[in-house]
Amino acid sequence: MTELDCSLYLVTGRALLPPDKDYFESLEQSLQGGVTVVQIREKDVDTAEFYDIALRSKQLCDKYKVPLIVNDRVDIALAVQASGVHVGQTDMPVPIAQIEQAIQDGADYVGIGAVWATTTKNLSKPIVGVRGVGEMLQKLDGTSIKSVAIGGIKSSNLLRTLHGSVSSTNHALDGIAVVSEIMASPHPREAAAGLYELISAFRHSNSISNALSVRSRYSAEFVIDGVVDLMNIVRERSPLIHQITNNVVIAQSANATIALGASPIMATTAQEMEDLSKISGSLLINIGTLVTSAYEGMMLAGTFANAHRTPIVFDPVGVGASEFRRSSVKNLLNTWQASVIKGNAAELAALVGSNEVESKGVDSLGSGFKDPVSFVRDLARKERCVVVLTGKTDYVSDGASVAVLSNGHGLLGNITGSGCMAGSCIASFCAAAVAQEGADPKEPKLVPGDVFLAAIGGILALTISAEMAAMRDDVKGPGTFLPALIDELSLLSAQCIRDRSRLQIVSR
Ligand SMILES: Cc1ncc(COP(=O)(O)OP(=O)(O)O)c(N)n1
Ligand SMILES: Cc1nc(C(=O)O)sc1CCOP(=O)(O)O
Repeated sequence: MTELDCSLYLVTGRALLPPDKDYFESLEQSLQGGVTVVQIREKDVDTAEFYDIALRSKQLCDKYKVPLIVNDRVDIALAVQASGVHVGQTDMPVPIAQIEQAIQDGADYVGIGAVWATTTKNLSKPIVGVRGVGEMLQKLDGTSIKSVAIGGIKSSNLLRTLHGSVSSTNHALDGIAVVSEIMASPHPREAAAGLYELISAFRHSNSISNALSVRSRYSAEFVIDGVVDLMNIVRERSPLIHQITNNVVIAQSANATIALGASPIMATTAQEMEDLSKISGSLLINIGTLVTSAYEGMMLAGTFANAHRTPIVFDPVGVGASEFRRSSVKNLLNTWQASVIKGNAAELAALVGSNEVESKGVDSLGSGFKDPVSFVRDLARKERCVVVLTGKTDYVSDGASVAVLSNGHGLLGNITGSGCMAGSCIASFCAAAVAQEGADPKEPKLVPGDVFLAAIGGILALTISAEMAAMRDDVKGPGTFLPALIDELSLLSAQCIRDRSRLQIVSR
C-alpha cells in the first residue's frame, strides 16, 4: 500500500446520516472538506449491496485522490481495488496485545480506541483514554506503523485528544478517525474542514512551541513584567474563578481570590458544571477532601473547561494517601487536560509513582527531590502542561524553562491550606492570561495565554504577600498571620513584586 495520510480518517456509518441526507452526497462533501482516508464500514448489508456501496465510494475517493479502505471484507477490497482492508482482532482482549499483534502481522496502521465514550459502536472493552493511547503508541516506537485514535472524537475534544495522546517517548498520533462527527452532520464538508483545520493548526503550533523551547524566550525581567501585567488584568477584569476545592479551605481560598481581585465561585454539583463553564475564566480542581459527588463534578467541569479552552489548575492534594485518590486522579487526568498541575514534593512523587519523597497524609517529609529542576521539567513534558512544585523553594516549568522561586515565609507552613490558596492564586492569574490573549477560535493551543507566566504569578503573589504579612507588628503567629496574608494579597503592588521577587530562570 502507498504511504497513507491518516490525518483525518473517515469511517463510514450510513445509519447516522441525518434524515434525507444521501450517503454518496455526504461522502463527496466530506472528501471536499479534507478527509484524507475513507473506510467503508458496513455491518448489516449483504455482499452485493456492500460491493455496490464500496464500488461507488471508490469512484468518489479516486476523484479526490483519497485512498479507500474496506472494513473486514478482503474479497470486496480486492474486487473494488481498494487501497487496503481494515481487520480487527476480536479474540484479543488486551489493547496492548492487539498492537503487538498488528506489528507482527505487518499492518500499515493501527486504530487505537476507544479513546472516549461513543454511542456509534457497542464497545466490548473499557475506553482507553488519552493516557491509554499514549501507552500504546510507545509500542510503535521504532516501527513505521501509523496510528489513529478512534472513538468519540469531536471538534470539542480534538485538541485534548491530540495533546494528550502522546507516549513518554514523545510518540504522537498520525491522525484521528471519526464516524459520527462527520457522518451525522448535515454539513459534512464544513465538519471535515473544521476538524482538518484543527489538526493542521495543532501540528503547526507544536512545531513552533518546540522551536521556542529550544531558544527559551524567558528571562527574569520578561517574567516579572508579564506577572505584573497579569496582576493588573486580574484587578481590572475580576475574572470568575470556578473552584472545586476541599472543605477545609473553601472560605480562605475564596477570600484569597477576592483579595487578589478575582471573583470566586465554589460550586461542586455536577448539574451546574455546564452553565458555569460558560462564564468561568478558569477552573481549579483540588482533591483535598474528595467525595464521590464532587468527583463527578470534577469530571464534568474539566471536560467542559477543555471544550471551552478554559485553563484547569489541578491540585492533587494527598494523592498518595489512598487508592481512592490515586485512581480518581488517574481517571481525571485521563479524561481532561490540565493546564497546570501543582503539588508538593510528596504529591508530585506519588503522581509519577516515585518513592523518592516521603509523605504523611497531605504533607511532604524530608528534603524532597535530589534534582527538582529536572523533575518538574520532565513531568511538565510528560503531562504536557505547566508543573508547579511547591516547598521552601518553588519550581515552575513548562517543559523547557524552569523558574526557581525563593520567596515565602515559614509561617506559610504553619497554617492549613497555604498550598490550596496558591492554587486559587494561580487559577486567578491563568484567567487573566486568557483574558490578555483573547480566545481566538483558530488558535490551536489548548488554552490561550501564557500559563507559565500565570503559574509563576500566582506563586509570587502568595509568597511575597506572606513575606509582607510576616513583617507586620500585628502578626504574632499562625492565627494572626492568615488574616494578615489576606490583607497583604489585597494590598500587593506591582512595585512590591518588582522589588521583592527572587526568581531565577533555568533553561535546558
Ligand atoms: C480506523 C479504525 N480503527 C479502529 C476500528 C475498529 O476496528 P475493529 O476492532 O475491527 O472493529 P469494527 O470496525 O469491525 O467494529 C476501525 N473500524 N477503524
Ligand atoms: C468503529 C469504531 N471502532 C472503535 C474502537 O474503539 O475500536 S470506536 C468506533 C466508533 C467511532 O465512532 P464515533 O467517531 O462516532 O465515536
